[in-house]
Amino acid sequence: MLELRAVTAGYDRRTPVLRDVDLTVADGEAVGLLGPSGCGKSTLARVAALLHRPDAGEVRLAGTPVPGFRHRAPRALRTTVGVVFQQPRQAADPRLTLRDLIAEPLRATGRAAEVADRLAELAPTVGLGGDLLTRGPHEVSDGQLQRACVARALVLRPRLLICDEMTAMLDASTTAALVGVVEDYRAATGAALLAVGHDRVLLDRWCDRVTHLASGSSARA
Ligand SMILES: Nc1ncnc2c1ncn2[C@@H]1O[C@H](COP(=O)(O)OP(=O)(O)OP(=O)(O)O)[C@@H](O)[C@H]1O
Repeated sequence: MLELRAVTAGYDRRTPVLRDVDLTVADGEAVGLLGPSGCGKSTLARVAALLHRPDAGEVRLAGTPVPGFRHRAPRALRTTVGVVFQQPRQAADPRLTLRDLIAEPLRATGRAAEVADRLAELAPTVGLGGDLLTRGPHEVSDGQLQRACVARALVLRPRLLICDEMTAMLDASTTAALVGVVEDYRAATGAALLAVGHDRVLLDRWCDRVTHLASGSSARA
């Protein structure tokens, strides 16, 4: 489903964060990614989500070599991946209601006709009831906003879900609820998962295997 081969990436070509990293996530597989703070886990997640262009190496998604990143990534590949970040407030456009935040990927891909049905399905799945969908990000808690971000990541039914420390800011009950949402989605669709985190116990429970990204060095996973 996802293959990174000899990927070098960072923010300054002279001192890359990732050097010559290989990572494979098979179809339907759940892979956990652990590593010390600052070693580049989020950078790797952003490369895998086609949001950060590596300086060298190859990324293949669903068997296709990725020809470009960010706005240069082909739509068909972009819609294959759903991503949830650690900080929902940084990820969410503060001008949108939660409803529009979740629906935006459908509208952006010409599928606005599906918005009502998908929202009716996803809102209860992630536990967003009452008037929460009509509120803006500043009118809900971090946990409620992260629930909306998970619904947004699932709205296009991705074949690969990337969760970058999705539960780091959440309490135990919201963590359990959102991990359950992802597990149910994978059970129903066979989607693959790349879960980045610090919590070995959670990743061991959640994933088929857990791999380490070493600080400042190459990784093979
Ligand atoms: N936008 C950016 N511009 C410049 N440097 C960055 C940027 N984002 C991250 N970095 C740097 O790249 C390195 C790796 O950061 P990254 O967030 O990928 O690590 P991480 O393993 O996910 O860390 P953590 O576990 O603390 O979230 C760090 O030294 C960080 O300071």
